[in-house]
Amino acid sequence: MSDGKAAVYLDGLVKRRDGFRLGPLHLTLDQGAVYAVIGANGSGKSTLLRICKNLIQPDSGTLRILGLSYEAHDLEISRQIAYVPEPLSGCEDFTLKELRHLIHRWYPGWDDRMYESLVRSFRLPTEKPVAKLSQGARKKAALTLALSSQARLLLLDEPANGLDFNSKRVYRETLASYMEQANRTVLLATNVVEDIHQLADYILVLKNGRIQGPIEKDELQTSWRQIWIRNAGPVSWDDIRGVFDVKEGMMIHVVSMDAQRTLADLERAGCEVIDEKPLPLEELLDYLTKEEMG
Ligand SMILES: Nc1ncnc2c1ncn2[C@@H]1O[C@H](COP(=O)(O)OP(=O)(O)OP(=O)(O)O)[C@@H](O)[C@H]1O
Repeated sequence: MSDGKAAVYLDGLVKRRDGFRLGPLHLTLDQGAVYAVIGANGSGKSTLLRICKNLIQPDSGTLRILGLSYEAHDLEISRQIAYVPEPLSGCEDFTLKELRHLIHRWYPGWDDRMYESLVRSFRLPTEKPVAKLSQGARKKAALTLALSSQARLLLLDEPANGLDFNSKRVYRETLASYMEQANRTVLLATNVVEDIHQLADYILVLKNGRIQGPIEKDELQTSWRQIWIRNAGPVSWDDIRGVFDVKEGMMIHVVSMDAQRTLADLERAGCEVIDEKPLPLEELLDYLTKEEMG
């Protein structure tokens, strides 16, 4: 597998934490897209982001960020990455103004206009120590610093958590405009449907320590459909391709991961299709993070 200049490249990466094993992961994230990492609590989303930021080291495998390895290019990578985890822990004694002063020289593309604009839009106090800010304000301060850095790779861990409605809108609009510039990449760990709906180009599913994807979000919404059928006799579900879930009642409700194939097979099996529709994104994401049938 070649990494070229992938934003993130993982090959055979494994990390064990107590009883949990993440990997082996094989993953190439091209530059220029937003990747949403979804998965149940404890599925390893934060662990994956922390590995990408070199805060924890994998037990084995290869990791490259923008074509570079941490072993040889630690500083260079750090100037290209911004990471928003738990908001500003370790920075409690500093004000936002002081943090800006410490950070802005670090990033070659630092954008002061964006910093000023976000401080205004988020109504952030710049002269109060972080310790005295509310949780939401800390999150907004961390996002302000990350987005103003104009880093080429943003690692955002549950960025919308704790933000009020207005701040969520500001953060999503700013992230969308950040993505308008060439070769920007975002790896976004989230379980917020609206974030995925508005921001994600691709979805990565973490399940049982393994990763599925990247799956194009639009393609996913086309291929996954719910179908209602009436049938003349018993259906052998093993012969129907793409079926993810079946609920039998007055009508049979089928959730398909591959609607085209499922519909063709249902027709061949003599089933009458009453209706078919896309799945609401929230339901689709719920199915994606669940175990499959059989
Ligand atoms: N510091 C740690 N030491 C040991 N194990 C850890 C540590 N942090 C997390 N883990 C374990 O690693 C696994 C993955 O946790 P992680 O926080 O990456 O999941 P997550 O998908 O981000 O979860 P959530 O949605 O709840 O934030 C879990 O089994 C967790 O208990």
